[in-house]
Amino acid sequence: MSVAQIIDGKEIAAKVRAEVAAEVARLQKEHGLKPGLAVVLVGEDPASKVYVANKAKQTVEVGMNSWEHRLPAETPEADVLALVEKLNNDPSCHGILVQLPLPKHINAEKVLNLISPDKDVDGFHPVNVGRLWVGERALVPCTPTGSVILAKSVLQNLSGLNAVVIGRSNIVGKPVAALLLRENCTVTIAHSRTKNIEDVVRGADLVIAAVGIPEMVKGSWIKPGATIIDVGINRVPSDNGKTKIVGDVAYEECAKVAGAITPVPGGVGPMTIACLLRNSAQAAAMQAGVKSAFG
Ligand SMILES: Nc1nc2c(c(=O)[nH]1)N[C@@H](CN(C=O)c1ccc(C(=O)N[C@@H](CCC(=O)O)C(=O)O)cc1)CN2
Repeated sequence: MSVAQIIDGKEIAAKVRAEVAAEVARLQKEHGLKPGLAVVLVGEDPASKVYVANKAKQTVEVGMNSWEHRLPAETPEADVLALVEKLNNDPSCHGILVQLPLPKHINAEKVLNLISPDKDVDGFHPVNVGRLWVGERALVPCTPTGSVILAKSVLQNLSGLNAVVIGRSNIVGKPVAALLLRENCTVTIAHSRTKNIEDVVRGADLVIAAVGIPEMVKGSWIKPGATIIDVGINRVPSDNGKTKIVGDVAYEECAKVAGAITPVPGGVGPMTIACLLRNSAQAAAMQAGVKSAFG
């Protein structure tokens, strides 16, 4: 019985952060430019609070300016929009991230679409979505970028591979499909209406699972030797009465068939913040009109 190589997202994220730190030092030395990232959190979602705190800490660690805007859950939509507008007009702030999910009374699309495309370090603005699909220089969503970096860490060249993306969200499924197409993969997007999804996945050399259903992808769906990137972060009850985090992939059984697999936690998750820092350095360089190490 073969056992898959485990793709260590923590280790690879640390390498990306080191590259960002080097790029930030270069921008400062050669152009007197210090990139800055503002993160906006509305409400008290416990997981979001941890993610935002980690973002701020890691932003400072790579040498960038960091601003945290924590607003109460009942903040009116107009106040959030006014804050985004203020950050759009602040030249020292090169990246703006509004943490999701937002409270229900706030229209997330309206808020995200107000962020200046050049400061949209999440890559969610329709202008960046369009730029990605037509192959122009864009700010690209962080989790998809991180997923492709992890796939390339074991496969090097993705050209010609059959890639199956499970999930069609705007945040992961669609952008990761665009990135894989750019890498010359043959890309299939499978979703809740896909017929015989097991057979579709069985044809994949590379599986990206981003569906949000705990352990949906089974070992019998996997082509022997395939690479699996598990984007899911699902909290489920554990035996000790608490909760634990599992991915969209049934890890133990898939690891017996796959060639390489990301764990959850410790796979794609850490790459999300590392790629956010990368995008922030890229945004600063783009706004200053100077060369960027990251596209
Ligand atoms: N504006 C955005 N909001 C959200 C995004 C995003 O990319 N932009 N993604 C997620 C949350 N997120 C970052 O914001 C994020 C999620 C998970 C991790 C991570 O490192 N996960 C760990 C496990 C953490 C845990 O124990 O809870 C792992 O997988 O190892 C980092 C960032 C939704 N909102």
